[in-house]
Amino acid sequence: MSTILNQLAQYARVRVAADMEENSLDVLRQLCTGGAAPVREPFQFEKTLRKPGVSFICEVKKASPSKGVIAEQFPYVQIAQEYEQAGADCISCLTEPKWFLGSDEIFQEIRANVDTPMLRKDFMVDEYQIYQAKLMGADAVLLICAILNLEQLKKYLKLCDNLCLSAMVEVHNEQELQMAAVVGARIIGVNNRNLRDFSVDTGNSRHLRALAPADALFVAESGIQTVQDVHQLRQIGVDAVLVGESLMRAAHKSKMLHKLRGDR
Ligand SMILES: O=C(O)c1ccccc1NCC(=O)[C@H](O)[C@H](O)COP(=O)(O)O
Repeated sequence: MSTILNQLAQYARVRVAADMEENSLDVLRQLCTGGAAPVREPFQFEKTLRKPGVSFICEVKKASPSKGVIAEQFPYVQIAQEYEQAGADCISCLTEPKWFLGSDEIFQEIRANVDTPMLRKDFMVDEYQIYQAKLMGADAVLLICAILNLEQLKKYLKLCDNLCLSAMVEVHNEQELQMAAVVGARIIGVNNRNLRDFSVDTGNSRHLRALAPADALFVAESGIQTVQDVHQLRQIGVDAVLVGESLMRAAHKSKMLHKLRGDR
């Protein structure tokens, strides 16, 4: 596992421990079963990605480990609303606070202002975070193979199913793709970013597309900057692309989204 993922996972454990001091896992479970979570259509994220054509998951993020601060100005609700109005299929929102400068509050404020299916993008290392995501009104969570073992991955996928949350299982290489296939992941995200040196290569999606289970949804993540990138990914049959930086840096996000989609 890369050093940065180690650090992100380690800090996520610290965050979970601190959050547990306020609310135990049992409390969160009870809140979920007691109907405290915002009402959302079950598995809406997955259903949305199943529609024909390439879907766009548009990301709201202020910063990242590889790029530092990406958006000095960060009117996150306005950004999410602009994505929604421009026809984003889903929204990804970082909640990791230290490197991405995200937060649960940012996620919840956005949730209260858009209806588009939302992915809680964080470094999930404990089931506690999945209950948190449900209570925040998430439609989906990210499960990163590189920071989970097979038993955890299976357990978290089952929990997501019980909570009617979609799970996007992120892989970087053939070995992790195999892990995702073994657990029967219904959404597989291939990250094009090499987390050792932060280089991005959409060739990683192209390579792994052919090896992925045909019935799983296939999402290409990271480094998507041009309509040509999207076109190439469309040609190899990806179901969705997850786009962060190129939208976050665009002054006119709706124009950029239309451009990436190749709209006239
Ligand atoms: O982006 C990073 O620097 C990074 C480092 C370590 C773990 C994850 C990281 N990024 C998370 C993502 O997966 C991206 O935010 C997402 O795929 C969008 O990528 P991009 O369009 O290149 O901003």
